[in-house]
This record gives sequence, structure tokens and C-alpha cells, in this order.
Amino acid sequence: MRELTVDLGERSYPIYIGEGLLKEASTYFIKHGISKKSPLLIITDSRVAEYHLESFESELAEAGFQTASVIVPSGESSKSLSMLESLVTKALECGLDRKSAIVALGGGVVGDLAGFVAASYMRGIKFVQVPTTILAHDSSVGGKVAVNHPLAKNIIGAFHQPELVLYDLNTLQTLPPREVSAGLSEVVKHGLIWDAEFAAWCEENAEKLLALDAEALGYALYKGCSVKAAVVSKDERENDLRAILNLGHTIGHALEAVAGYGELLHGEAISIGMVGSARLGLRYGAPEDVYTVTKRVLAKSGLPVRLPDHFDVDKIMDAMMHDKKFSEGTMVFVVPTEIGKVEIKSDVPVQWVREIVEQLKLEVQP
Ligand SMILES: NC(=O)c1ccc[n+]([C@@H]2O[C@H](COP(=O)([O-])OP(=O)(O)OC[C@H]3O[C@@H](n4cnc5c(N)ncnc54)[C@H](O)[C@@H]3O)[C@@H](O)[C@H]2O)c1
Ligand SMILES: O=C(O)C(=O)C[C@@H](O)[C@H](O)[C@H](O)COP(=O)(O)O
Ligand SMILES: [Zn+2]
Repeated sequence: MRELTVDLGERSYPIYIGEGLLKEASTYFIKHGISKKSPLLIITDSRVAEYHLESFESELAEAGFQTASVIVPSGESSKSLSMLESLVTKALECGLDRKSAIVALGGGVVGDLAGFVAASYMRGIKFVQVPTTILAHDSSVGGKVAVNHPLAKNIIGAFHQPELVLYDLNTLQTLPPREVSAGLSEVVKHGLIWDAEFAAWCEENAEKLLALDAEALGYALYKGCSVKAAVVSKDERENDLRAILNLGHTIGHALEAVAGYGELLHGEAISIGMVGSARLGLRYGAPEDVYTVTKRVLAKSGLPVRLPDHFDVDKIMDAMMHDKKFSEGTMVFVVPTEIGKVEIKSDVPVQWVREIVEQLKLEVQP
């Protein structure tokens, strides 16, 4: 078992990563002050529920927790305001009070949604992240919680840190291959923004990761969470440094919104977005390998690097104007300067961005 800390003063919390942790969930919950006297609501999705809900909930109930659970449809469309309202209704029906906790059992969709319920219910109650996807090594850490608006991704949300993150690597063995690759997108991102050696490791070990090799996965998720925890610990609310975690997201979020949340998985959209950011890096004078290595490691991880033809460039450009990185009338982008290093560029010429989005349709999968 590996352990990390997100260091945020009185809001600090641990991330536990290991095999079989769900079977001991109650021990961790007790250790971190989750109340047995108030009801606890587990929020999960239909696919995760099939595999994990019953055993997880009974383990907690047997240890004396007053559990209730609710299952949302699997997929990005559950991150909506209407779903938030129905979950608040459920929380009220289950009698959740200010000492209750909400438990997010699932991937990033469940984590973001359940986290936002916890942030807004009674103006904020405790929550626990129990990630079950590779991608959720990113979403479960850092306290960004949100739902989507049809025009913009994650635009209704809050910062609300969990009490703990309990990451049971065994749960990942049931992930479909497309979700494995999508999750690797954010793992690779953590290498590209912070740690060139780790980016190279991701490329060398791509096959093992795609095959869900337990040792490789454990290491990759530990490294990814370490980068995330280090960045968030320095800048919880994205005043400056934290923005680097958005590599590939200005274009990526626009693609998700234009496609209608679901056609492209988040990790896939971010993969295409990171190729766009690498191209932007070249315009600012970065060495060629920023582009070639980015593209190669993503492709080796089973990810798309080309924008499908049917995407409308005007619509993508419009959607980018609603991104949180568009502010004071200028486009702000995270731009790689070398592998493992990025810079935040404001005032990026809109024409450059348009040209890059057009070029993305012509990329060749290496
Ligand atoms: N808050 C953050 O900092 C942050 C960071 C990155 C991404 N995100 C958000 O995370 C979301 C994407 O997360 P995701 O990729 O985990 O998607 P997801 O939660 O939709 O999970 C992907 C799919 O895998 C299924 N699944 C989950 N666990 C499984 C398991 N163990 N076995 C089999 N199937 C399983 C789910 O039902 C779903 O169909 C996006 O909404 C994105 O915006 C948030
Ligand atoms: O935690 C962060 O900060 C990130 O940027 C992580 C991203 O992977 C994640 O997709 C996040 O939700 C994007 O942030 P947003 O503020 O643009 O919604
Ligand atoms: Zn992301």
C-alpha cells in the first residue's frame, strides 16, 4: 500500500493506493472521522454498482455505518444540474445531516457530481473519494467538483476537498479497454507537465499499462497522484500554478461540449487537446520533440491524436470562449516548453488557435 498527503493545512488529507482496500474501507473511514451516528450516502453509477456496490456497502454496514446508496446512469450526461437536484432530494429523504458524509464510489463523473452534492448540501458536508477508474487518480484529488452546462464543461462547481481518497487498484481490473486508454491520458499529462522521466516511463510501459499490469498501474497512479498532490498543495484554488493541470483542456473541454458530452470521453478529448497544445508550443519556439513525443506517447497509450472530420471548427472556437481559461478577453493556454515543463501563455492569438484546430483534423496517428 502506498500513501500520499495532499498538504492543505487543516484541510489536508491522505490518498491511499493499494490492492484490496475496499474490503477494509470501514477501518479507513473510522480513522478519518466519518460518523457512524449520522447517515452516510454512497453515490455510484450503474456499471460500478454491478461490480462493487453490494460488497462495499455491506462492509460499511457491518462495521456500524448507517448506509444508503443511490445509483446514477453511467456516463458524462449524469454530471448535470437536474441530477444534482435529484441527489439532494435523495440526501434529504435519507435524513443526511450536517455530520453526514457522501461517498463517491466510481470514476470522475461520480466523483465530480457527488463532490458537488457534498459541497452544496447544507452548504457543505464531508465527502470521501473512492475512485474506480484510472482517470480518477486525477479527479479524486484536489477538490474540484462540478456539473456541466450544455454550453460549457464543469462550469457550475466548487472547490471542496475530500476527507480521504481510498484507491483500490483491484477495482480497475474490470475497466473496458477504451476507459483504460482514456484514463492514461491524464497519467501521461502529469508526466508532460512536471516530470520528463515519468513521461518516458509511460511510453516504455504503455503495453503493460494497457494490459492492466498491477505493478505498473500501481506505480503510474502513485506518480500521477504525487504530481497532482504536489501542485494542489501549492495552489489549491488555481490562482497560478494549478492552471498547469489544464494542459490540453482548453481545446479538450470545447470538444466535449461540442460533441454533446459522451461522444468523446474526457481523456480522449484531452489527448487531442494536448497534441494541439504541443503544436502551440512549437509556435512559441519549443523543440520539435515536444510535439513528436507528446503525440507518440499518447498514441502508444491507445489514444486518439486526430480530430474527427465532422467536428465544426467554428463551434469549437465558440465553445473555447466559454472555458474558464478565457478571461479578460484573451485566450489563456498551457503551453509545453519542453517535455516535463509548461508555461501559461495569455493573449494567445485566436488565429493561431483556429489554425491549430484545423491542423488537428490532418494529424496522422503514428
Ligand atoms: N475534478 C477533477 O479534478 C477532474 C479531473 C479529471 C477529470 N475530471 C472529470 O472526470 C470525468 C471523467 O472521469 P472518468 O473517465 O473516470 O469517467 P466515468 O466516471 O464516466 O467512468 C468511465 C466509465 O467507466 C465505468 N466504470 C467506472 N469504474 C469502473 C470499473 N471499476 N469497472 C468497470 N467500469 C467502470 C463508468 O460506469 C463509466 O461508464 C469527466 O467528467 C472529467 O471532467 C475531473
Ligand atoms: O485539477 C485541476 O486543476 C485540473 O485541471 C485537472 C483536470 O484534469 C480536470 O479535468 C479539471 O476538471 C479541469 O479543470 P476545470 O477548472 O477546467 O474544470
Ligand atoms: Zn482532465
